[in-house]
Amino acid sequence: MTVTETEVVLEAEGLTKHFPVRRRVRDLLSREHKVVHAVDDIKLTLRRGRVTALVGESGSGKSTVARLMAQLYGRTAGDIRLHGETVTVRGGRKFRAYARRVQMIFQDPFASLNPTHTVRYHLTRSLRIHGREGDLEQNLRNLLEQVQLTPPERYLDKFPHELSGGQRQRVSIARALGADPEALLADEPVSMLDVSIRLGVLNLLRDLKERLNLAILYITHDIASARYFADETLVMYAGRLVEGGESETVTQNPAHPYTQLLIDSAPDPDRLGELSTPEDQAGGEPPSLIAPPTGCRFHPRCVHAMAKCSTELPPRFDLPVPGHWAACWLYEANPDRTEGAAR
Ligand SMILES: Nc1ncnc2c1ncn2[C@@H]1O[C@H](COP(=O)(O)OP(=O)(O)OP(=O)(O)O)[C@@H](O)[C@H]1O
Repeated sequence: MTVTETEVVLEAEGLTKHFPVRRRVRDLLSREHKVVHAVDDIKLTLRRGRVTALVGESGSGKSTVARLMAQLYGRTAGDIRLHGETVTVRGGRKFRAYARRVQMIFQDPFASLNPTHTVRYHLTRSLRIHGREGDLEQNLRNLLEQVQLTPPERYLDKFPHELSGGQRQRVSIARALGADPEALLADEPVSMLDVSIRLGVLNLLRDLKERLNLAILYITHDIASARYFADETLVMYAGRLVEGGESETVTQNPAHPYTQLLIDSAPDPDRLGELSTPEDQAGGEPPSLIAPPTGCRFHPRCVHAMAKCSTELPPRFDLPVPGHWAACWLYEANPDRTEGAAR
């Protein structure tokens, strides 16, 4: 199935988030208001039954994108559309209505579950908030079965500290499913888990995507896992998207020099259990987002940088494989360069 074939659930266009920098006393008289350019002009589309990976190193703005899409942060500019309708919510009833359809899963399942409450409490609360209590006992069982915590009775009255990291993340996923959402925003859902259980949780998410026809945003610093798990992959660098397309194409035939750097420094995808840490990845330093480089933000680290790269922001250039694009001046005149020529 190609990128364009299934129904669009959630999309962002021109999505931008600048965080104000707290001013020091000596700056108070200055007129300058510094900001962190965390996310700039992001365009992404989540479709039913598809996983879209957002890949980039630490600090590139991935979590901020997820929080914007979840409406946990207000945006500086841009549009977020749910089934084509612009949505802007800040708390209250509107937020609940949105959260019923778009749920987020966080990186640290220990921090996101309240240690003083049982699994039963967490899941009951989710079902109640979203008006899906119905036959409560049956629904609780169904949720645990959906995340393969069986038999459910063994888990319902456990506290978070009585569960393994993988089981806790499954409970977090079950809690998200309590809303019966259409989209899941998963922010590094396996990076805090033991390597031996990461694949199991990714396989569960894939299974849920297929059975419940969910649209999933999968945020990760690990491009090898994106190839394994995601249908589409978007690569983010210093707050901007630099490449996108079907995961197989982006990971097997990367066009942007930054994607190539990520892949060259990633572990072998066949050894998914050994996912690297963000610190292991990519040579050189990411730039300051308070004063990001002009032109292409990657140019100070890029071995192919040309004069124009430091002054002009590259637009998206379409590449030979349908749906594959790169925001890189190397492809301005010659999209066929993807055949390894930029390496
Ligand atoms: N609330 C905030 N106030 C100010 N700056 C912020 C805030 N949240 C994030 N930032 C900055 O925005 C940039 C992007 O951060 P973000 O957490 O989105 O990146 P990330 O790619 O998810 O990184 P990681 O993988 O380490 O979580 C960083 O420079 C970060 O310091």
